[in-house]
Amino acid sequence: MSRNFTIKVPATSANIGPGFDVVGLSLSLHLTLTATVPAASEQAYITPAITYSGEGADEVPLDAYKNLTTRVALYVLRCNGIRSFPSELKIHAHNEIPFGRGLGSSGAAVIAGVLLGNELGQLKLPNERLLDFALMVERHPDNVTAALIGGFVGSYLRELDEADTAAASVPLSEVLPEYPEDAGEDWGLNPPPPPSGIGHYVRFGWSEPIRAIAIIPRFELSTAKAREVLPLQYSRKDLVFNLQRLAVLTTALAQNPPDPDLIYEAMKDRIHQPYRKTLIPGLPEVTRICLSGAGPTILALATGNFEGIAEDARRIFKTQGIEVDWKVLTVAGGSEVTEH
Ligand SMILES: Nc1ncnc2c1ncn2[C@@H]1O[C@H](COP(=O)(O)OP(=O)(O)OP(=O)(O)O)[C@@H](O)[C@H]1O
Ligand SMILES: N[C@@H](CCO)C(=O)O
Repeated sequence: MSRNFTIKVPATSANIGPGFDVVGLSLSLHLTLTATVPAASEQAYITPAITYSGEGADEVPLDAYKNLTTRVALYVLRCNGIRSFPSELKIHAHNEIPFGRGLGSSGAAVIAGVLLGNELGQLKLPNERLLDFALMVERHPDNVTAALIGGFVGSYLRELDEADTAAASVPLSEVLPEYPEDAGEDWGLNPPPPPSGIGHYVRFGWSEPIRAIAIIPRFELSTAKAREVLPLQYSRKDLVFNLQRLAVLTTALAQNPPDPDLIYEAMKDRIHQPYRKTLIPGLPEVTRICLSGAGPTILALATGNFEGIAEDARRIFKTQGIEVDWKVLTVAGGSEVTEH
């Protein structure tokens, strides 16, 4: 008998001001995979057929050895002794998360891949282990952890011993190799497995009336590029500035009713936003609100006047010649896998 299942993974906004590489918030836009695994057959192996709709449809590779989600799934399978996808696997992906805008599209694709590998191999891995696989691909924990667990989540990378540090630091090109055109089933069979327990996390409370207004410029900014502009060292003053605010923010965002003045001050940042300003025209004028992930999307947390806030930001961006779209998002639950 064939198996059918759906994997639904939320968008995420990382950092939320001062929590650079530490906090993430899952949001109500989703990447949804629908998979069909035919019953085993004696026929020759047939590679997966991928179809795709929604955001990124014109650029995402549909070859299972090139697509980020299926490459991650193959990594999970191979680390667990399963050499290939099931023959004649069919996957449809529908994506609502815009690429390269700071809404965790790559984190969602990676978590979808980890969950796909877990389902295809019927591995029943616990969340902690799923996260290990995701962290071998996306090495800051904020987006992937919030995408998997859901809600407002804080995470850190555990201090590993020497051997595990080396295992967790292998180049991404070994974890997810570039499969050559003629890659057969036997190519790249033994990828480096993740050490156990790379990341730890905790879910904070979230004040129900707070919504996230995502103001999304119509241009992409890759996370890699937005990380290149950051310094390697910070002053004690700037670190303390962020630590003080982050400590307050994680509780302030759970209080009911929320205190807007406290939250406004606690969302200020000196670790990443000041350095990324030059990459996002219009941002200096709108930093009353925070950068979502690596940008260029900005996020305003509010309990009302959503349209007024978004239209103000739109006007500011327009003076810089930047068109934006905006959405009022709620905090989403974590990733879900449903068998049909
Ligand atoms: N559903 C998907 N399927 C395949 N590849 C994807 C998918 N979503 C994202 N990607 C890949 O991830 C890239 C975007 O990743 P990037 O880390 O630059 O931005 P982001 O994840 O959208 O933003 P941020 O990390 O700041 O929240 C895309 O250009 C694409 O290569
Ligand atoms: N913490 C990450 C999130 C983006 O993936 C950054 O700001 O670069």
